[in-house]
Amino acid sequence: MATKELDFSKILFTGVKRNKSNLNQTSSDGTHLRMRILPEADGQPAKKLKKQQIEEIENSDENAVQLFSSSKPTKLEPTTKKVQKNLEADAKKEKVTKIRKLNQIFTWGDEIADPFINFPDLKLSPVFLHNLSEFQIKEPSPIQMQAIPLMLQRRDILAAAPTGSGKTLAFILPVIKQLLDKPEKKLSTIILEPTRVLARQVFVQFVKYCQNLPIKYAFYTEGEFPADSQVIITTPNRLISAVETDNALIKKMKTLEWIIMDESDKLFDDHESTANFREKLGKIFKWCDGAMTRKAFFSATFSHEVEHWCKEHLVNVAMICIGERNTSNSLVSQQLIYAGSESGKISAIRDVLQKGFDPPAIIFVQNKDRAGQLYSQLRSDFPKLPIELISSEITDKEKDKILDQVRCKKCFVLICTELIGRGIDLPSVNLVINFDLPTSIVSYIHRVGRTGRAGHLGRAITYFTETDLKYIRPIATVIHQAGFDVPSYTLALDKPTKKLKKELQSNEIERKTFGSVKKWEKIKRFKRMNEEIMEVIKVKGQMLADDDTGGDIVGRRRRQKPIGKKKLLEKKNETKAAEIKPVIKKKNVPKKMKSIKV
Ligand SMILES: Nc1ncnc2c1ncn2[C@@H]1O[C@H](COP(=O)(O)OP(=O)(O)OP(=O)(O)O)[C@@H](O)[C@H]1O
Repeated sequence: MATKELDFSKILFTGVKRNKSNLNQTSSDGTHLRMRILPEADGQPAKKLKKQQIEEIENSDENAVQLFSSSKPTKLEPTTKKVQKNLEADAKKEKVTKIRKLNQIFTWGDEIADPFINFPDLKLSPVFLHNLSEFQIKEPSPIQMQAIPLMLQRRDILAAAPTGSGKTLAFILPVIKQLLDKPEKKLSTIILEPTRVLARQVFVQFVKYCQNLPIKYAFYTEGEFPADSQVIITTPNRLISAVETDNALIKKMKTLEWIIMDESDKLFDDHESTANFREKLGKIFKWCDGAMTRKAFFSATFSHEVEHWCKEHLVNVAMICIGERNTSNSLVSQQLIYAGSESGKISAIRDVLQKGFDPPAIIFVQNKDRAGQLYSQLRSDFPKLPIELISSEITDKEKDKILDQVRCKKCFVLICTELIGRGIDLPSVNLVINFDLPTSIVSYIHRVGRTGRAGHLGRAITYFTETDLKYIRPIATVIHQAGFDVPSYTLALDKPTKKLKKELQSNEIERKTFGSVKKWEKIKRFKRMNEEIMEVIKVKGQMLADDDTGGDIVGRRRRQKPIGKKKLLEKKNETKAAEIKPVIKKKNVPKKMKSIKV
């Protein structure tokens, strides 16, 4: 038992190192990480159970989630019943093991519930089932097969599954089911997302799946806290400020059924941009310490930080890992290309766009200034191409509008920063381009995971220059481990030292600008007038809220420089609080700027 547990925890927390044999096995058919696979589908039919055996299994535990779809019980003689029961228990165990193996479901913990196979097995209400099928949710993905029964067991859970594999529904469904089965008027669940954009996205999922269901849910950003809702989706920052303004809310937090952390490793992140974030989480957990409150953590990537925290603080935690931990989505074909210099990257991107691509595509850059520069550059290179830009300085309303345009393929190219590197579900995206090298493996996995979602195929191109050589090896290794070719020398380069990695997290890689700064400044002025851009005003010692930036912190170095007495005085006069405010010049504001000529 001890060895078994050791193996599982190794898989969960250190991942399975790929060797030549298992590399081929996974890369040639990545679909098994996404779609449910049953033994029959593997070409090896499961040992057929006798009808009676099946019936016995089905009736062995009325309340448990059933592994097999319904059939009626038959009465058996007591002695035969015992023998049958053992037989069936063995058969069931064998089947569960096989299903887990085929779907790469690794679990760890005591008394892990069996995975389920069909949504009707969960005894969902017909309306709920109908809502699911209306949005093409016909069969569960592996993470849903295992996480849902565990959450229905009402226990703390730590779940890791690849990007785009349906983690959101894995935690939404049990919450909805439990509220339908046992309607409660009180606040029952809080879902925390690292950014406002993601919180809105999860809220939209509730809108979809809760049609005609008596569930009260809310997306909270500011204003009055919707404490009469059963489910609230928000960010840690917003929750804290709500509770700190109204201490009476603490009482409501004590009786929560669930506190769910999506993208949980991001919430535990301790980068400069998220300083004090864990402290804030600590605060939230202190409020949510009711005996009935269960905690769930979901993410595509997990750090040891999260693991340690969970082991220390969670009760009887069940852990799940789908596939290999911290690996990139093998449904996405991945390329690593040496572009030489910044101008080399521009030429390469022009080439990709000129040769034709299947839109929409997402291009990631390292900060908002570079996003702006690339935006103005590509707009002048391809004036007819619908190109948009999302960074922390774009207003919330505009961000939502642009994301919707990408979803319905009205926007062909989206240039963005780390702000939407995680969690954003844009199923139509076919191509991800890392114009600037991601600063970590985790960032790479999430960025690339914006394509190849829900079982679809995708493509990702990552460019690097001479400047990136000292950081490239970990990214090259991840791509190689996913089964794709990389320039062989990238795997032989020195690994970046811990110090270098840390430096990379707190300081951006210094890169040359690419000659269109002025154009971008001009566009920005128009966008500001059009209320599409807000200005980030930073007052000494205060950081932007991470839920607004998603780590898209710009010009850290620049901000650390003293800004001079005169300028400081000007800034102080401009604002009293360090807030993100839309800067709209009231004078001479044209009604709406429809197009911008550059
Ligand atoms: N069982 C299912 N069948 C078909 N599609 C599904 C199923 N479950 C989820 N999806 C769809 O898959 C897409 C990705 O789901 P989701 O956003 O939950 O992924 P995720 O695992 O949270 O990814 P990320 O790690 O990037 O946040 C969504 O468009 C969702 O509607």
